Amino acid sequence: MPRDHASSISTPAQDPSVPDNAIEIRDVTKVYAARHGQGEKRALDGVSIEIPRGSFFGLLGPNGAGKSTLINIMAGLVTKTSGTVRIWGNDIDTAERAARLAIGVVPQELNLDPFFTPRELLDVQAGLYGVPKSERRTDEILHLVGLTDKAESYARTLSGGMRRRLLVAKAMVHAPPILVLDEPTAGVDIELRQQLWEQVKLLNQQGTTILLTTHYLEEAEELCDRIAIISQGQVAACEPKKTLLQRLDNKALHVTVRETLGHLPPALAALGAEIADEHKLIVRYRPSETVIGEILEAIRVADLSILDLSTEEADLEDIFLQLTSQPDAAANRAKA
Ligand SMILES: Nc1ncnc2c1ncn2[C@@H]1O[C@H](COP(=O)(O)OP(=O)(O)OP(=O)(O)O)[C@@H](O)[C@H]1O
Repeated sequence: MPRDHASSISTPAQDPSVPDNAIEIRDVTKVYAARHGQGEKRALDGVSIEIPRGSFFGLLGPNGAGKSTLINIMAGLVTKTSGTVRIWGNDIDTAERAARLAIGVVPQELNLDPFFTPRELLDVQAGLYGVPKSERRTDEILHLVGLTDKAESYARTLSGGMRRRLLVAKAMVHAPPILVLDEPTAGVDIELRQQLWEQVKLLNQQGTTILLTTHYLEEAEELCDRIAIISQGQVAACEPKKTLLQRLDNKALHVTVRETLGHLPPALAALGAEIADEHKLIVRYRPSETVIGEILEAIRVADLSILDLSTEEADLEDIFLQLTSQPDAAANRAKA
């Protein structure tokens, strides 16, 4: 099986058995049994997500939204209550082994045996997945994650960032076509985060489908081409990042003027402008309804001279807050 996956990574388009969707999640529900005096918990409630092959997919949501539950179901670590999950075309209920071989999970915790070297750790992992010695790509993987120099050092001597990269390497030994990264950069400093992302981007460019959960929205915005936002166990949005960013039809025009702004000229008030300080106006507008020329014309009519001008667009954080801060996630789903 790992052999098939390795070849499919390099030439997916030529293999008719390669699915269009790397992962298909249909109507998945997870209800945790009651424990410690607490009632049962519906962690996932009818979740359906398709992750196209080759995508760099972001799974976002506030704490407790159900992200880890979903990832653990895919990885075979948590049993779903209902619904279906197919990993690389393999149903996790009826083709469990094939499904597991198709996915590599980089866990949140830095759980590495401190007295093993990276090379030993990768060998043990390859053994667990039954990868024959002749097919092991230990050196190639160590190189890919930038740990060739540290191949023989004990894991306990590695920095936090190197350990993270070693976990990525561990998840790759059986050459899975799908790599899942669960909060991989939590607590990792910016420079090391960048290094890790360079490696993961490269893997994606080479054909590996990446599923990432992260709390860093700017990371998801920079890296992911598709994004799902889950909130209270339901999908609040699932679409290409571009579409998601366009969803907020909001822009703000910041204008600095030479004159001192005592009151708001009527033409600008009609456009919803606000005075930010005595020389600055902010006009929030919907690009689908108002063209920027109308605002500039209103400024001209008001006899104001523009010294500086900038626009601000909605980013993922705005959308995320909008979709997850409302109490009823179903209302958001209806909008999606
Ligand atoms: N074993 C369990 N038993 C009962 N409830 C659980 C269990 N595991 C998770 N939950 C609950 O299910 C909900 C979803 O948890 P989950 O860990 O999947 O969320 P998450 O989105 O991954 O959050 P975080 O970002 O904090 O990791 C939470 O309310 C959590 O308390």
